[in-house]
Amino acid sequence: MTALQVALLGYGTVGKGVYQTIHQHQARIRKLLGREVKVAAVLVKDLSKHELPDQEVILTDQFSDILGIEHIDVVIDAIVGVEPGFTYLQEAIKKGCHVITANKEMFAYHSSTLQNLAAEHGVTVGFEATVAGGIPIIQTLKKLLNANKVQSLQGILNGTSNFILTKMREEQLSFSEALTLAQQLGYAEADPANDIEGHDAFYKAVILSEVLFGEQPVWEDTVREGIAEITIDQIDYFHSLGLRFKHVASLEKAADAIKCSVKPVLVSSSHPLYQVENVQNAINIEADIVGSISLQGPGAGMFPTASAIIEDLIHIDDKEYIPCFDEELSPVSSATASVWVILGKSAIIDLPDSVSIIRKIGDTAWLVEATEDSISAVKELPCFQLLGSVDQIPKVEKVY
Ligand SMILES: NC(=O)C1=CN([C@@H]2O[C@H](COP(=O)(O)OP(=O)(O)OC[C@H]3O[C@@H](n4cnc5c(N)ncnc54)[C@H](OP(=O)(O)O)[C@@H]3O)[C@@H](O)[C@H]2O)C=CC1
Ligand SMILES: N[C@@H](CC=O)C(=O)O
Repeated sequence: MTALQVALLGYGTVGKGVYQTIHQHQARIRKLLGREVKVAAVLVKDLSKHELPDQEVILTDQFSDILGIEHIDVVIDAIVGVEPGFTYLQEAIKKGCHVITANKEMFAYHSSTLQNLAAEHGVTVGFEATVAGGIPIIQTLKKLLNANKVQSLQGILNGTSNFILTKMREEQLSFSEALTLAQQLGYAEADPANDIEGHDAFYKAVILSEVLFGEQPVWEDTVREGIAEITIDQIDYFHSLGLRFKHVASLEKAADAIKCSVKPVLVSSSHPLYQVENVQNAINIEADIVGSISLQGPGAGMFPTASAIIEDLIHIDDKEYIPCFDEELSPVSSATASVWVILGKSAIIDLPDSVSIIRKIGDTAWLVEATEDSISAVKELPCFQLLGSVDQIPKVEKVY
């Protein structure tokens, strides 16, 4: 049988990981696919930076050279930004190529267009690598949780921000030192503002929302807060109370809309996200038949991302179940109160009636109960949602 011909767009952290994985694991891949996989061409932006290990592979900075190759089965997108990736993948699909992408920003904007176009042309779109690096969350949701309806999801979806928060707490690195290290390790986006301001985690949540609910949250209604404002003093203070900062993305099917947020929260040791450290990502799913499931693994980097792409390659022709999004889910009530930690300097903090104080947990920290709407009225004090049980947090005063 002839080899499966692949064109690779991008030869950075992810592109190199895919290239090397295809070469290093050729025997295993051939066994699974029943044919060899050959990288026929690689597209880059700046030719002068690159040299490929195999001279027969075309290295080009022109996408027209890729389209000009007589037979390409699969185009793998590991470049940056919405364009030109979106245009390139549409061209590839129209030519009859399957496509696989790691480019979550592009896919968050254009997933339906690409998937509809692919269906018209009888090819498929793989996007496992767009969410949570090496964790096989997309294929799990699409192929292994079909009878279940997922009601909500909570996860650490950005490896860089989790890495930074861990290094600041464990090694007392400054924010910028930790970010530089994440960049050196190939975790961060070309523009790291995407990671630290929560855009990257938001794009991933959008992609998950389409898989889970068949639609996206309204982008403008999403709460998106980054981690750049968190100080090492806050990290240390909450650490002394047994709490860790995590940058958490949440999705919920509410009565009238999909609720989506990406924000720093405080997590106590009883919560599954507490021990998710460094570049690890984790996703907790609440589904109606199975209950609660957690998946954890490396959320960024060369080989975890290549792993997701290669798994898509192996499964490129798999049957897909038609999801039944129209079925009623019991909606999560938007009025549910949750627990928050407020940093307040004075002995007694002045809060609106809709926010009830549970107790003081440190010399400047208070535990309160409030809905998202009520807490947003407490503008002048730093406040963070708390995930997990409050039982382990030391009691410094009687119930207020
Ligand atoms: N790094 C990671 O851990 C993960 C990254 N991703 C996603 O994968 C994609 C690639 O990320 P990563 O490998 O880290 O990025 P890099 O910056 O390391 O590499 C990007 C590559 O794309 C090429 N490129 C960029 N723009 C163009 C263009 N307009 N035309 C042709 N080639 C272009 C660059 O070429 P040149 O080298 O010549 O500049 C480079 O080879 C991104 O969309 C990212 O969001 C997804 C999951 C994890
Ligand atoms: N920059 C991203 C890379 C993977 O998606 C991250 O840090 O998670």
